[in-house]
Amino acid sequence: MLSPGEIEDPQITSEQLLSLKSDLKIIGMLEELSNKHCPAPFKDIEAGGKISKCNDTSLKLREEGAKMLRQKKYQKAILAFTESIANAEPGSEYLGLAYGGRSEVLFERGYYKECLRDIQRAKENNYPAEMIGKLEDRKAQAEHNLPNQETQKYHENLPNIPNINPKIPCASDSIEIQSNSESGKQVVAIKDIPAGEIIAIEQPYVVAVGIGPSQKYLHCHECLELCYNLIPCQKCRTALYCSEECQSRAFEEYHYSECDLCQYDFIEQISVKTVLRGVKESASNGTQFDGTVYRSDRFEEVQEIETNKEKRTVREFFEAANEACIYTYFLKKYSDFFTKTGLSEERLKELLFHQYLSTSSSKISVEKTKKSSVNTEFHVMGDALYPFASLLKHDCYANLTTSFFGSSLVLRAAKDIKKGESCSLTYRNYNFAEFPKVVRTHQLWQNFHFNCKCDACENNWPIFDCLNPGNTEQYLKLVETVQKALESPSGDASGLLKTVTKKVRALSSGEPTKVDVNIKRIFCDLLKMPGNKILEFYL
Ligand SMILES: C[S@@+](CC[C@H](N)C(=O)[O-])C[C@H]1O[C@@H](n2cnc3c(N)ncnc32)[C@H](O)[C@@H]1O
Repeated sequence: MLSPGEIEDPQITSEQLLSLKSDLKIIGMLEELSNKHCPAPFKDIEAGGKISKCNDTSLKLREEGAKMLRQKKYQKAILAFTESIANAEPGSEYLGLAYGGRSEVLFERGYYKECLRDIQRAKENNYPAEMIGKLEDRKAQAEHNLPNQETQKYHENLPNIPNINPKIPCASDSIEIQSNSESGKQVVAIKDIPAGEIIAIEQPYVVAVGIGPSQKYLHCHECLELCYNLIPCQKCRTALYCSEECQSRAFEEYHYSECDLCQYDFIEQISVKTVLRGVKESASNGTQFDGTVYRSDRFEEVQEIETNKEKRTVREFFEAANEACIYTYFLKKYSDFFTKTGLSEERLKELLFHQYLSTSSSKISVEKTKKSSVNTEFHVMGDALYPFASLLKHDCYANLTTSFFGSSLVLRAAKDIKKGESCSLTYRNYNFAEFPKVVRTHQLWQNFHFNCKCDACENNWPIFDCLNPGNTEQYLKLVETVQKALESPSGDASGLLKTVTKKVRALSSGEPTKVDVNIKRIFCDLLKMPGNKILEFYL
């Protein structure tokens, strides 16, 4: 395990770096060191040149899409056609043809509304006149079938916060933000909160869709909604959106310069997006943080999130400095970011360095789930930065649970929370039942730089297999009830939730039994059910 000040590089220690007392000086020293060992560090990326949209690539992907469609591999076909759309040069018939191809897959799977939208886009984007007859036939059939389209809902409607906190608009009035010297800012219950109660519903400051094809070609890069007919950015082949509104919001907030980076094939990064949005916000003189209202849509709150600078290793400082320098270099050379914003290079480096360090320990994975019987499958669609949820402490047996509606985060009590208790999440799911204490301690220090003092750690709770069994008979009855309710098409979801909530509220504090852990897990999984669902496009 690495600790502060440990020598990793014979030439420098983190203590030496921290003694410089300014981020800019730390970045400067690391940059100097890096240049000595590796002059022109960005040469390779530059040598690759700008990776623009390319009709040849679009054509290959369209052919792949058509092949997948013939083989009835519909999900793969959608991914290939969407990538073909992203690569097609605007104004060329390749774009129209790629939309036309995707409209066929959508038609085959009964997505008539989306199919009709793609047919319209194909026509608006130079779809060859000699082939238009086929498209018109599909349009007529899709219009005919449209009233019978079955819609699978990706998630239910967002619930409401019971009593909005006047000082924290995304949270309920059952909590407040407090600060202490040991763990910094935290969220504390100021009332007793019953299991299941919503404590916050938060929109992210920014999101970054995952890099896998089924993440980036099926989800909006601005709001993470599932979308089978994404539209591309006009300039780069990376960003894709579910609607013109998301496209223009993204461009307004961060893509105005992120786009130039995407053209050098940099992946979309939360820390970079955050800084680009923050710079724009500051330039437009957004509302100032006056210490009374904590807002999730303001850069000042984002900048206050812990960076753990004094505990960082040389390697982490080096990574942050490298990110800051590389993005500053590319934005200076290949974009009009500095003329657009009036920011100095030094200030941008400072902002990127700071944001890289804080994002590494505060980003949250956005999930979708599928519940079948008592098990739940999880897929991650991307990461997001939530300024309020970022304040929550870690606990290896946390009292809050998350669910996602698109990229909106809903935080609920996972068990009864007493007035005065700290509200917590289990960071990266390092929970006591699955990971032995030695593993958790190591991972939490390495990733988040603190020593956990939660009940499970302080009292050495054993992992699941070694816990007391608890009332197994009662538990088996509950499992049967859950299974029946989930398997029946007319299952009473709210009745089931009420039953399980009662069980969770009856759990006692202290070391849980196997049954207790399982009841809490089933409860949290049920709370996720109205949120993002894993839908099988090809079924
Ligand atoms: C996502 S931030 C939480 C908000 C942070 N306390 C702040 O002031 O911005 C994560 C950081 O909070 C601190 N932290 C979180 N859980 C903790 C715990 N159980 N004990 C001590 N420190 C904790 C660690 O410094 C960790 O890297």
